[in-house]
Amino acid sequence: MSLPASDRTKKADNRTTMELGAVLPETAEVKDDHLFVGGVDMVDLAREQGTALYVIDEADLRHRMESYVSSFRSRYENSDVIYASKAFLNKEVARIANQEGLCLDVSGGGELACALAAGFPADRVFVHGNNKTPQELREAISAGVGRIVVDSRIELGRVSRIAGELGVTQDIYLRITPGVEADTHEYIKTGCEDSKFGFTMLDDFAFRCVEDALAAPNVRLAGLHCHIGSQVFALHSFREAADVMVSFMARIRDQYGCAIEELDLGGGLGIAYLADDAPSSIDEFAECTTTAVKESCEKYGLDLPRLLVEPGRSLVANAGITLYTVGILKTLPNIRKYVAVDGGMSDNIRTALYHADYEPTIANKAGQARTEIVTLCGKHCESGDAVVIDMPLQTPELGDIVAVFGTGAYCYSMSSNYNGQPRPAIVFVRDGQARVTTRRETYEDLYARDL
Ligand SMILES: Cc1ncc(COP(=O)(O)O)c(C=O)c1O
Ligand SMILES: N[C@@H](CCCC[NH3+])C(=O)O
Repeated sequence: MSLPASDRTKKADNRTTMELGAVLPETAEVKDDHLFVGGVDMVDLAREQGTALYVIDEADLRHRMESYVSSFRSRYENSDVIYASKAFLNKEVARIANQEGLCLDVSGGGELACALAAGFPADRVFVHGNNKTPQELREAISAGVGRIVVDSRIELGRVSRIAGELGVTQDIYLRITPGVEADTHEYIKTGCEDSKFGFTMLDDFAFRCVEDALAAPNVRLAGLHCHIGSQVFALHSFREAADVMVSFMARIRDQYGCAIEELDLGGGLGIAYLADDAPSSIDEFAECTTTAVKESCEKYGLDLPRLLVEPGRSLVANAGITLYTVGILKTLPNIRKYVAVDGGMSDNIRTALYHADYEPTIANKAGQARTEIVTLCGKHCESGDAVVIDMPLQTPELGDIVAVFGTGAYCYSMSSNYNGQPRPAIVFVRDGQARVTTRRETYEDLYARDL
């Protein structure tokens, strides 16, 4: 695979780093032409820690967490925010989510183990996945997780059996496919009918499975869940999903005489990857979803359920940046200029997977306008290995430190050791201090499991 042909219509812009707006972490500033985040000089940090390096602006992350909780609670008292740890998980972020009063969504045994090792209370953990293994279910139920989000009829049977063997009653949700089309990349739509996730509403399948869940021993049907997709800009899709779910709850009440007490509307709020992106704010998302749930409950005569949302990207993506060092420059006349950095698809697979776009800057020239269009390619042996395709940058030179914004979500969590690349360290910065929260992998780590 090679990259899409260079977009010759793209123009370098006169924007300096600080004019990139919402893609920047909250504490970004430029002093003496250097990029600072959390009061720390990114050029010094790159020299001390080496590159590639993931950096998280802790104040930014904490503010988004606080803002999610307060935006929901101020409008809807009985609500909770669940951090979708698939976006980015290490022990430190689990500790911070706990301190900020969030619940945690884990997608399997590995994320659960990390959360528990960080001291995250099991009863505030929600377990997701379309094929949790019996072993993972056993681990989760034994740990005392708050809710298991059951994704299929087969899994309902498994949870019921394992909970029985362990002598407990497990609270569950059923994940429903609401049939709502979200306006996002094909690969990250999950609410439409043709999806591997959840119980389809087609042929009343989901409705009939509710009866099974109510009758199943050792489980309590605590609520319903849906998740329409990720990086969604159009809020009306969330409103539609909320209405579908509340009307489904009303049907359950009418048919089975039982009140579904909790409604989890998933995550999916989009973020700015480009300076010109204009996603909805956390506050607008909260206003839209809480109003939709209240109006639908009123329409169908239902008491307000406990309301949950499960954001990942919109909590952490813009708090994170990745630092790289420029190692090679190649100009192909009339084709493109390649700037090769010391990472690539191993630390950010999103560009290869979704042709994702990012805004880069040179951290040691951050006050200057970005006057060239370049492609930041990685160091891996794939032609499609790029971090940024055809984007404005200051004139690059060997040894420059490039910062790519908006990489806090789905980069570290989807990273690999392709070509024997050790994973970068993760550094949290705050108030002028940098602390390594995950150390860089070593070569020994790469073969430590080999026998
Ligand atoms: C079940 C579930 N919940 C929450 C999320 C988090 O989504 P996002 O990071 O878009 O907020 C995802 C990922 O799309 C998901 O699959
Ligand atoms: N990994 C995807 C999103 C999938 C979200 C998880 N269901 C991304 O990077 O955008």
